[in-house]
Amino acid sequence: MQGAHADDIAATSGTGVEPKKLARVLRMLCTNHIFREVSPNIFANNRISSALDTGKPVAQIIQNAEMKHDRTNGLAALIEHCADDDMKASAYLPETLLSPVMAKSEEPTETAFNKAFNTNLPWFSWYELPGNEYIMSRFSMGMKGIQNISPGGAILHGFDWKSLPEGSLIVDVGGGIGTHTLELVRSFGHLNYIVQDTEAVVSEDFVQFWMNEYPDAIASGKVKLLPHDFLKPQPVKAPAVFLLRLVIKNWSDAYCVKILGHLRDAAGPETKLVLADSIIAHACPEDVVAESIPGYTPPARPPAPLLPNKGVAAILPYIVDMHMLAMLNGSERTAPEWQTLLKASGWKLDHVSQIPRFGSQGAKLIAVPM
Ligand SMILES: C[S@@+](CC[C@H](N)C(=O)[O-])C[C@H]1O[C@@H](n2cnc3c(N)ncnc32)[C@H](O)[C@@H]1O
Repeated sequence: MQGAHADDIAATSGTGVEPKKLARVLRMLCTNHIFREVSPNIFANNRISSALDTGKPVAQIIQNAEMKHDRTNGLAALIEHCADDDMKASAYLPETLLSPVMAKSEEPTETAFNKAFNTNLPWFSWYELPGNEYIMSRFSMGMKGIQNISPGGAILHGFDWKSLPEGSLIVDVGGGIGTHTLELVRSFGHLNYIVQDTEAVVSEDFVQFWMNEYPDAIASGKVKLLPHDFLKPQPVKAPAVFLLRLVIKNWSDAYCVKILGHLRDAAGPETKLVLADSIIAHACPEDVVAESIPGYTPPARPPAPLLPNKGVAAILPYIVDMHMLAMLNGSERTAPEWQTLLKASGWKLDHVSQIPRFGSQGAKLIAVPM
């Protein structure tokens, strides 16, 4: 690979970046094996830097910057989102954690994000402000990027969907546009589904997604789309399953008790609560916990001096935990923390299912009404 001189990269980028400063940034990245400096001030892509590539010609991106991540695999969007919104917010964590006003807050409006972006709005509402269209669509594409780098099919395993009787109702609470319900309905067509999310999400795009992917599911009534704010009482009563995937981690304990409490109020005696979410381990041995939660197995302990939770080899949920803290006052949770939270919401943690090949994305917590 020939590479290009920093002067030329700067000139064609259309950004106005000063070439010598750009070369220094690229050199720092090269020093981390992201790009290669093939000869002085001449830089080339390598396998790692290629993840930053949208696959679009530079001229196209300059001409239509708003659409930079449209129809990509979402990986560049994810990296850009993390390096931008996330890192800016994270820089304000010390001031937030030590602030007399915010230190003990559980509100999604009193976070490092709120300090960094000088707003009183929760993170997702702030995205909806005029002028934030690019970063909002970048975030959505970034979520697609996460899906693309995660092993597929995790939602199908860890709960016995197959054995539910014909016509049983699954409610995907905070289900986004329903990508995981789509996976479920394709594999378990004997069940009925409702996908719930906010009015903003359950929009025309949402309907279009289903019309593109599986029009019969909507036409036959097998899948219904229902706007619903899960901080309000749940309108669907006594379904077979309330499913929440990657929802609870967005919220502080006080809000989770409210969300899960509404589901408990709407549950029937046979309703199961299925939480598809991460379970983080302590950085020390956890033998006592393992005995008290059916199905929970702490990570297989690697030999010392490696850490019992596998350290950086299993770092992703710990990074997400910091992200949740900075952006939303949300939290990843350990197995005992899950147990306590469910109990406080009127649910009993029945068992945990972990499937190692899906990593931190593969855990499910199955709870029943107390
Ligand atoms: C991290 S996403 C998870 C989406 C989906 N379950 C998945 O796994 O792809 C959290 C979802 O919660 C939804 N949400 C946030 N606040 C909500 C509320 N008050 N009522 C209903 N949905 C809400 C968001 O719109 C978003 O789709």
